[in-house]
Amino acid sequence: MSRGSLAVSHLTVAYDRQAALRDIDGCFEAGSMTAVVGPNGAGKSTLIKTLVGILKPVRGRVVRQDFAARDVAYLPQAAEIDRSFPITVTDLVVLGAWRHTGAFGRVGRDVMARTADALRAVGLDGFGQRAIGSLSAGQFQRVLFARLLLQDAPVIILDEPFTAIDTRTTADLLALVRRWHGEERTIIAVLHDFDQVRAHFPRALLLAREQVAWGPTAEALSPANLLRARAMAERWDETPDHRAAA
Ligand SMILES: Nc1ncnc2c1ncn2[C@@H]1O[C@H](COP(=O)(O)OP(=O)(O)OP(=O)(O)O)[C@@H](O)[C@H]1O
Repeated sequence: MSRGSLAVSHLTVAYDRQAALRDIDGCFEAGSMTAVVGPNGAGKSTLIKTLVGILKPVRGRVVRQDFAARDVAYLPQAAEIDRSFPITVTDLVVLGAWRHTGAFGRVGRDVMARTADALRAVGLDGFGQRAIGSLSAGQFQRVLFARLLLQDAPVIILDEPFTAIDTRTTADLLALVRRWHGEERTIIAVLHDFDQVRAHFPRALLLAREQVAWGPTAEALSPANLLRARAMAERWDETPDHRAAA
């Protein structure tokens, strides 16, 4: 596959003219697998939302190479997803196929078969008719990964996919992410667990409102870089509105 690089050029993103992220510059190469890490409030979700087009930069830009906006599969943070919507597991997973079926297209036998395969792949065989509101947090995350499988996108962007998820589910879903990497999809994931990042993610982008480091994980997450990121975060904590004017 190996298509779908995302170049980020001198990107500055602000809320109410306060910069949350300043001058980020680099490239998520096609087929690369990158963890986005940094202290709380470092701008990780802000970057992700800008990459997927939810936020517009005040300076700089994101350049998609060899793929369209609809070729991106995006998993938001769990807290941003409304689970009270009364639909079944199957209905939610089928939505992943909208690129192929169209928003109001008929769901054919092929999509139903792929949905069943996807549910099996995430360990939820037999859950198709359950209401999404009745699932545990881990089961719901498995459903969202099944939907990503249906999306079959060259670029996959995950915001804290394993936060508040049990160890077993994390291991299963991480195996899927590694499989996608093996299929040369471009993977970008916000993560908090440094051991997990070091073990599984070849590249890392360390943020602290600015770009502290971006490169091979061992170098990007060197003790010196982590200290620098922490020191930058401590400076924000000392002042109530620490964000600089954009
Ligand atoms: N909708 C918003 N309006 C105003 N400020 C915001 C908004 N969303 C985020 N911010 C601010 O932008 C900064 C970066 O937030 P962001 O959520 O991107 O950080 P993060 O690194 O993802 O944090 P965490 O690890 O806690 O999820 C923070 O100061 C945050 O308070």
